[in-house]
Amino acid sequence: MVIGLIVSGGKGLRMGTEVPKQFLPVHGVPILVRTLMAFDEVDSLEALVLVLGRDFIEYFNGLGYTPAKPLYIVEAGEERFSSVRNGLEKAYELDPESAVLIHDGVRPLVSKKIIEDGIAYTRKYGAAACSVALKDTVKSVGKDGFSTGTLERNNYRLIQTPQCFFTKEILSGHKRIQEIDNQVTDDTAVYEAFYGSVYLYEGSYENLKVTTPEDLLLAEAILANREIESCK
Ligand SMILES: Nc1ccn([C@@H]2O[C@H](COP(=O)(O)OP(=O)(O)OP(=O)(O)O)[C@@H](O)[C@H]2O)c(=O)n1
Ligand SMILES: C[C@](O)(CO)[C@H](O)COP(=O)(O)O
Repeated sequence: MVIGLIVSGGKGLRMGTEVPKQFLPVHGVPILVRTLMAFDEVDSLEALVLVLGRDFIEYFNGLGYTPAKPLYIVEAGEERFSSVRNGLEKAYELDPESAVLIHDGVRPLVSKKIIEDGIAYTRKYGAAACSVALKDTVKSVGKDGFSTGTLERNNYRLIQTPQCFFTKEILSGHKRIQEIDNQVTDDTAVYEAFYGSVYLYEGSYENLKVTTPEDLLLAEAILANREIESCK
């Protein structure tokens, strides 16, 4: 079984809106609904696990969106890390042999190809995450704000989601990593700590994470452009 795990239990503090950003409309449809619709379109995914803050489960149900695939709602934790862990427990309960695609609920522009590639590369390499090349120069910086050097940017990638694994491995990693490191910002770091490298395949600059207000403007523009292109 292949399961999509959508984490959407954050508070959206950097966006600063009253309603958490995952529920804001982008081009007329709530961000989280767009994300779920993208996953619902992928035939080889058999179930969706959605992680939501306890206070927003009813709110989500009130949106009136029901995917065609079975959807299991799980309560969020305080941090993204614990929300993922709660979702992984559910995925393992559904099928201990499953593969899981962990995705931010606030990356609504993810394409079908990116999701399908994640599944294919996980089957081939055991773990995969989509990524993009850096466009700007990258510098290290000291506490005083002065630069301390320039990094070779071709040696780096920006990591997006989905990040894809076999559920039992990444769940076991999650259980063990808290003992050694609670600074992890994503699940590839959990995998690397115990199992080795993750295959980094091509994502897309359009697969942006809606984090701050200008990301919303960009997402609006991309969707408006997609609409124009589809009418041509
Ligand atoms: N306790 C948390 C925190 C985050 N997330 C999810 O993880 C994804 C990426 O997190 P981020 O963009 O940091 O979202 P927020 O935590 O909501 O934002 P902020 O840090 O600005 O408060 C989002 O889909 C968010 O809903 C989650 O499921 N549970
Ligand atoms: C998982 C992630 O989206 C990969 O780029 C990112 O690390 C999430 O970071 P955040 O600080 O929780 O938004």
